[in-house]
Amino acid sequence: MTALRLSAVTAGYRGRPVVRDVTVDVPAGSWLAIIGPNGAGKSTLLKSVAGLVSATGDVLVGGRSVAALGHRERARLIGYAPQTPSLPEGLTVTDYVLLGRTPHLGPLGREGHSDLEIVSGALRRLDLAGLSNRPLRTLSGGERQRAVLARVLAQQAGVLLLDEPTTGLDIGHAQSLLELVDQLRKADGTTVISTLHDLTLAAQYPDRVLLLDNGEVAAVGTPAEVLTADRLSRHYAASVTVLTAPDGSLVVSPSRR
Ligand SMILES: Nc1ncnc2c1ncn2[C@@H]1O[C@H](COP(=O)(O)OP(=O)(O)OP(=O)(O)O)[C@@H](O)[C@H]1O
Repeated sequence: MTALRLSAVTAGYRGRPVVRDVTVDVPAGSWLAIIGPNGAGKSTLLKSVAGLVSATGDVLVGGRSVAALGHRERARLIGYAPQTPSLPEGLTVTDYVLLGRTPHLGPLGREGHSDLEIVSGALRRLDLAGLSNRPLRTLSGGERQRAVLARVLAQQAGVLLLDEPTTGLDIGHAQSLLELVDQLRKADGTTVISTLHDLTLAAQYPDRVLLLDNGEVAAVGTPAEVLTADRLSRHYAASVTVLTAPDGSLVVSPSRR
């Protein structure tokens, strides 16, 4: 079980900060969703946790500073699925998902039986078993997105960073994916940070939501605390209503102006 702590994280590009002074704790086994309007800095914040953009402040994974971890060790602790990954198009789905095992392989870099089992488990869980021998370039957008998530699952890291994981997925595959992530955190104590544009999904799956606006934390708390019609209307310049479904879950619905 690995907890995350972000302490005064400021991150950006070429000396220009686009995320400023973010402090938040993500307990082991919990799920934090980062929401906010386009350009608010959600992906940049996720990349700073993955150690992929220069940042000041500190990101602690299991009490250790990410900045001090080597590449391989970091990859064993943190799995990161980018929003628009560049894929090695010629690889088959299986060979691509096997890349997720790289940080676990021995000095000869050869995968063993258990690595192949983990990969076929990840393919099954993402409904990709029937596509395992297909080259990535022949997949649809949603299938490619699922292949990226299968690679991250095969990595078996204690922390999952998922940038817009449901982009391009139909409603059924989006639900299956989010249920799967939820199972992982409940069964294995995986800690999850995801960005999400779909505010109804953000209301229903994560246990906490962080609203980022213009690079700064505008609110953080449970979905019910953060996702109020007033706050969303203000920060997204949108007109929304927050409804309660018959099962008690929240639904964020746009309303015509
Ligand atoms: N590589 C880069 N170099 C320079 N500026 C960048 C780079 N990547 C992102 N930015 C800028 O940083 C700001 C935050 O971008 P980021 O992608 O983190 O926002 P976001 O909240 O994830 O947006 P979206 O919802 O549109 O995906 C934007 O103004 C963007 O133009």
